[in-house]
Amino acid sequence: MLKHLAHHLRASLFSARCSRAADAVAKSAFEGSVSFSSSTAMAKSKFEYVRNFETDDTCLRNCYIVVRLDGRNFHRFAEQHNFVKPNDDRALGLMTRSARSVMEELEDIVIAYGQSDEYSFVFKRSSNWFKRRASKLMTHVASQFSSAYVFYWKDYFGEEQLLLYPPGFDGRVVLYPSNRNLRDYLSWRQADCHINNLYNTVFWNLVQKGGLTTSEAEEKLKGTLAADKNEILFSEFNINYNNEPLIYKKGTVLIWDKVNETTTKHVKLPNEDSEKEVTVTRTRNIITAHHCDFIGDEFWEEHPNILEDDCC
Ligand SMILES: Nc1nc2c(ncn2[C@@H]2O[C@H](COP(=O)(O)OP(=O)(O)OP(=O)(O)O)[C@@H](O)[C@H]2O)c(=O)[nH]1
Ligand SMILES: [Mg+2]
Ligand SMILES: [Mg+2]
Repeated sequence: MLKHLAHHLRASLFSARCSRAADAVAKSAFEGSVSFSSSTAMAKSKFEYVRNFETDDTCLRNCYIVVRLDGRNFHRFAEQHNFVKPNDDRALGLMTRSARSVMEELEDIVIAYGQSDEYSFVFKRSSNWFKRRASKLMTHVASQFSSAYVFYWKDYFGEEQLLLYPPGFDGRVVLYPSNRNLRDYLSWRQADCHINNLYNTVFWNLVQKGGLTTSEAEEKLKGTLAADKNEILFSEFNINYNNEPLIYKKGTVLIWDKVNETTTKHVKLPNEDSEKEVTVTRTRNIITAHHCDFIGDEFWEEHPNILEDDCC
């Protein structure tokens, strides 16, 4: 007992000495700053100079800022969480729910596009959000998306499929200076969705229905063109690829749409006892999901407000 008390006393004395020493260091650091600061920078500490080590990552003006996220090692994540092959509606739904959360919480995203384990977010070219600092934009998108993915997991996977470990998403920022470049970027991602989906659809039909091993299916598909894959699907499995769900073939586009909302209100008029019913129409911005082609012009002609003029 006595030994324990002595130990405790020694520890308290030691911590008191340490905290006095820390105070002294802080005091001298602050005083040090006073000796070389100008009168306007009196409050700055001598450590302030470390700010100068930060690099400028401001995104070039007039460019669209694209942040693309991609799931980290989702091949494994999909296996461990029993995703349906090749397309799991729950997983696709959860990705899009998380992307909606990003658009709702962050400013200036005009369009988002998602497929598989990735989502691209396009900030309007005139955006000045976070002074266009790439790291701020990218990390806000990535962290909002990741936390939403975990937060909404149960809404899509229910209680029976538990989230076994925290998923992560990498992010990158790419700038596109013209509408053509931005459209080509999005077309590239949509073409990627189509190519992968056609391959995966044939591959998993060969394995699950055709009884091939994964390496046999891989071998069979080596060097085949899109027409060959369509033919295998049709002749061997009676599947017309054209009739496959659009969400798998085209991915998901999120955009802002204006909708008119009409509500009925009861108002009491001055100098009158009775209430009157009035209809109030308000315009609201909502996020809508589309599973359509946007490689052609039609989508862009139908939604002329997404892109801003090139001449700026
Ligand atoms: N079964 C199934 N798997 C999916 C689905 N969506 C995505 N995946 C898996 O996620 C992978 C995504 O591919 P990548 O992003 O290229 O690869 P990754 O394994 O995530 O690796 P890194 O991105 O490099 O970390 C696919 O290859 C699939 O294995 C789905 O709906 N169903
Ligand atoms: Mg990935
Ligand atoms: Mg991917």
